[in-house]
Amino acid sequence: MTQGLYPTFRVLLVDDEPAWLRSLSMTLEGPGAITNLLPCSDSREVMGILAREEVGLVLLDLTMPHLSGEELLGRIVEEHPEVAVIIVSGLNQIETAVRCMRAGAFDYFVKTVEEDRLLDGVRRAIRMLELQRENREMRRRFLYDRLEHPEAFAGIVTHNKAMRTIFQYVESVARSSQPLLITGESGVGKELVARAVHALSRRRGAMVSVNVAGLDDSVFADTLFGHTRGAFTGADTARGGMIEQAGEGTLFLDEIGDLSLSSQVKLLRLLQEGEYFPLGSDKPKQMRARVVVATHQDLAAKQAGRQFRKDLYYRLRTHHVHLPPLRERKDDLALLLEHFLQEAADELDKKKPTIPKELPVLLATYHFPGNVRELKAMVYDAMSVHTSKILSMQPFLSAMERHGELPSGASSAAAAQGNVFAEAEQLPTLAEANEQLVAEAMERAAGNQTIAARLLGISQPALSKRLKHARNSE
Ligand SMILES: Nc1ncnc2c1ncn2[C@@H]1O[C@H](COP(=O)(O)OP(=O)(O)OP(=O)(O)O)[C@@H](O)[C@H]1O
Repeated sequence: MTQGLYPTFRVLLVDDEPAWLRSLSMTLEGPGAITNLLPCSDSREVMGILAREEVGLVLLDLTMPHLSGEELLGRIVEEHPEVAVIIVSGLNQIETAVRCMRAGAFDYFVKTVEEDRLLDGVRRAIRMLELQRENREMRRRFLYDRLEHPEAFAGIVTHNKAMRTIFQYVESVARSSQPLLITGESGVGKELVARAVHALSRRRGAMVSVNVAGLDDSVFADTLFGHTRGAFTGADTARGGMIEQAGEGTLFLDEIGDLSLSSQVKLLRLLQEGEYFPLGSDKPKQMRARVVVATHQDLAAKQAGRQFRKDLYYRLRTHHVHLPPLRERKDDLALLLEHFLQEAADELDKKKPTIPKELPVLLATYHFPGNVRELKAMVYDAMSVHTSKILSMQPFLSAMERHGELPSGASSAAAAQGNVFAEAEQLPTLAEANEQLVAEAMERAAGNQTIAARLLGISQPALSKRLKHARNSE
């Protein structure tokens, strides 16, 4: 099912005056872009509608024939506590407002209130209801450890537990209209997750991606908002921006951590007001797309250093997904290796070679600063020069050495664990410790000296010398 309606639940408008219902609908649909409306002019029908339809919010008049608004409010609160009620009444009486709020109304407006304030109140209620629903949904998914739409994640190869938990969270928030922030190091799969979010959102429009790094403020505004004819020198024709292209879909802003401070103000206003002005135009346009942003930067640190606006930061991280780097999910290495090898073999029209059993061990010693993208590039490189039946480890070793990285294996693991001798009653001698360490590294490297040397943080010839020395002294 596709849907272009917002919010996902129905908003029931109850008033005995059809003219008021029409004008309220126009306000909500027009400037408010709140489109999932259900008008009702007979108070007697309200409880039946609530039993039948998936209503989340009711905008309720107070003075009506048959059943009064206050009476209805009491029944709704009792029988449908998950439904929020906003009173929109002709009565400007403090006592009535207080009574309604005490009885459980979410908010109270008089009909003469300015349109903007009413819309703000309705948006606030929708946001609260969406968050409540997401919470319920998340609890349910985590409790049953279930993915409802695993097909949406088919492009993300993993069997890591942390990634699965992230997928469950993504399923719970994918249909929200609130922004989603995706963080994680470069090449970790942020764009893939954004695509999964879009697929799960069931939104009608497209997913439009914009890399905002390096865009100066006017290019940013032009890219997103578009312009009218003659808006600036060279604007010979009017052009819609990316927001328009996304329609009711997803606007994906990549590298958001690099957005200039002046563009941050524009983005904040867009998110707060849901509308924008194409350059050269004084007529606002509604944004109907959902905003998803990604960055490899630490936005919290940037915010603390005043390079990123605090208000925008909090707005963007209403929902937040952080993807762990590849070195923290080494259980995915073998699976990804297989996957990219098959993919590269198909693309290069070669037979998939056998993977030497030492290769995953070697890869596990590496830090992968470029994450999955780097692994993919390594595999494609290796496949492009590969000729024999067994995949050569040399291109992988060369790629790691090009990064000039010293082994991340034994030394960093020990450092992470603190003092490895802390538990030992008696210290081994230096010679014993040396011998045990070398034996353990050779064991972990499945007998491969190059890998064992990387694990120990020494060169392969140095390890070979130690092994020879150990053998001679036996
Ligand atoms: N789990 C995965 N399974 C399969 N391919 C993956 C996976 N993670 C990443 N990739 C591949 O790695 C490359 C980088 O992924 P992606 O562009 O999503 O990363 P990113 O985090 O958005 O990177 P950047 O911060 O540089 O924009 C892509 O080719 C993507 O297909």
